[in-house]
Amino acid sequence: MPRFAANLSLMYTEVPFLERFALAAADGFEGVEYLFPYEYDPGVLARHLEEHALEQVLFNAPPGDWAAGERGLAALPGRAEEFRAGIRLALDYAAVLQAPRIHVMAGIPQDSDDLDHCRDVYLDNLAWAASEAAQQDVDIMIEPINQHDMPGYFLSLQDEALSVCEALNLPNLKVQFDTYHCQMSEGNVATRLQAGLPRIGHIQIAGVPGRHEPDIGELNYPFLFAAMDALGYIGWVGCEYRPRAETRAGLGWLRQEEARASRTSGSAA
Ligand SMILES: O=C(O)C(=O)[C@@H](O)CO
Ligand SMILES: [Mg+2]
Repeated sequence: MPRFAANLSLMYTEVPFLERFALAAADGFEGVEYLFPYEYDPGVLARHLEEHALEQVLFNAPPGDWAAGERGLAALPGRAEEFRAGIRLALDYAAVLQAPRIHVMAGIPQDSDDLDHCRDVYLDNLAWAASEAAQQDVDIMIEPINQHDMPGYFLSLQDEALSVCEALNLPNLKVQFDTYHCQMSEGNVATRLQAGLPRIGHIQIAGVPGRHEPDIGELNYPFLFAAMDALGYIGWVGCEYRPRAETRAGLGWLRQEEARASRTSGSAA
């Protein structure tokens, strides 16, 4: 069975952010991820992780001016200095939180931007970020995000993410494969997982449509979890979904997955 991490930006929103660590641990999660830690002192976050025996699995680098609609800087011309300052800050947090990976968002280029130039900027910035991150054993993640939810986002297809990783060929630059975005953009999720796996460093899940629990909907998660096992994926799976109601009440899918995994390991014994 994959190791599941609770995404504390989307789950447990029935309580304030710092209280979500305790609820996630009580529900059996051993890891957490969230979008942005920067409004909190990293020491406070580290204490919450320690108190609840949780691993910090992933968080995002600063995305630019989120409130103004920015969604990352990595592919945006003329923003390299701000990009680098953001990566340095994220790495400072990663050191305190002992986080092994950081998601670096590409951004939404302006209509006037030349997309070939944006790709060059993206490759330069990612190469710089990966080299800085390598010094503290951190992986840099890039994630294709669907155009319905984030119109104009620079990176939306799995093959594009793989081609960026292949072009740079750096051991700590990896793909964050979000099955929700993949299904929304292009489908063929299991095949794309298999094709991407050597370069996939993190997986995220949600039901489609609606981005709720991975239970009902277009994606057959019991099949996909078994496929992850069969493909030898040993990384984390982030639960990046918005619960339909109370978070705990929607965890039936996880209990079913635990039962599937224990049946499988029982039959293998
Ligand atoms: O939206 C997603 O999916 C993510 O993983 C975030 O990190 C970016 O918004
Ligand atoms: Mg995601």
